[in-house]
Amino acid sequence: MQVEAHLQKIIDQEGKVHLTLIDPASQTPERAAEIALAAVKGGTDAIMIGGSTGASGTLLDETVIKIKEKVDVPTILFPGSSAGLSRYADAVFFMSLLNSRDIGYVITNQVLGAPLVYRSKIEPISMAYIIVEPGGTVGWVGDAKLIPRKKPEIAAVYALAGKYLGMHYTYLEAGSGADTPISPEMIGAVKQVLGENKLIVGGGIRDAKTAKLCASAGADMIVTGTILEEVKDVTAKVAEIVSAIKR
Ligand SMILES: CC(C)=CCC/C(C)=C/CC/C(C)=C/CC/C(C)=C/COP(=O)(O)OP(=O)(O)O
Ligand SMILES: O=P(O)(O)OC[C@@H](O)CO
Ligand SMILES: [Mg+2]
Repeated sequence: MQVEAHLQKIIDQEGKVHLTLIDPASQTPERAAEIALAAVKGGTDAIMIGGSTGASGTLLDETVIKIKEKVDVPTILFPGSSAGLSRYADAVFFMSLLNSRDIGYVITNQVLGAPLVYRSKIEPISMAYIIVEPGGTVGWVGDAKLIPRKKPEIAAVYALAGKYLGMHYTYLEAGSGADTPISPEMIGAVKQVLGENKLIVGGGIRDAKTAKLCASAGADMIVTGTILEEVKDVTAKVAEIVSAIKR
């Protein structure tokens, strides 16, 4: 499956993409697959699999395998390190954390992970990963020099540098479970310099209204993770968000 082409087609036809993030460390592989199936029933377009801590090894492999047994949408790895790769997934966000102070997150993990991607059928999707305040666990783990929430122009120049380096996607991250998601002003400023390059926004998006604000401001793809671990009716929550962002 050509995942990047598939997502582009959805953007062409439906305007926006919804991504469901599942953290293998948060539940059993069986439960992860149930959440994925419920999210697909609600209209999610792909399942992202990853976490900043503990998403590796057999637990990661089993989670990917169980999800693939239940759903037909693409599975995309969202690795916290080279250990966040699994040969069973369809694709990987092959990302560099551009605003990290730690060279490990800028290039070393990618070097260590590249051979596995080369030997497997995992499709790498190049991505600039940029962490904004408050940043959460991933901001701390990734040793990010957090972009101030109220400085859209700084996010924009990082995004531009990523685009000039050849990265197809840009991910503006506020941190998992953030109490304040990325602002519409920052999303707009980043999308303006990106042009046709794709913008993913995530962190603290919990409802249709916020998702719509982010999508209208210029996000091409909206990620939801934490809220789907919390609600009883995953299908209803995803459907609410999906219907708010798609045309
Ligand atoms: C491309 C390869 C092989 C590696 C990339 C390595 C990089 C750049 C990592 C960036 C820093 C990092 C730790 C990212 C983790 C991404 C992630 C899965 C975040 C969110 O996961 P959640 O599980 O929602 O959040 P918590 O882990 O905070 O619960
Ligand atoms: O868990 P939430 O807050 O939805 O954030 C999703 C994602 O942006 C985290 O990497
Ligand atoms: Mg987590």
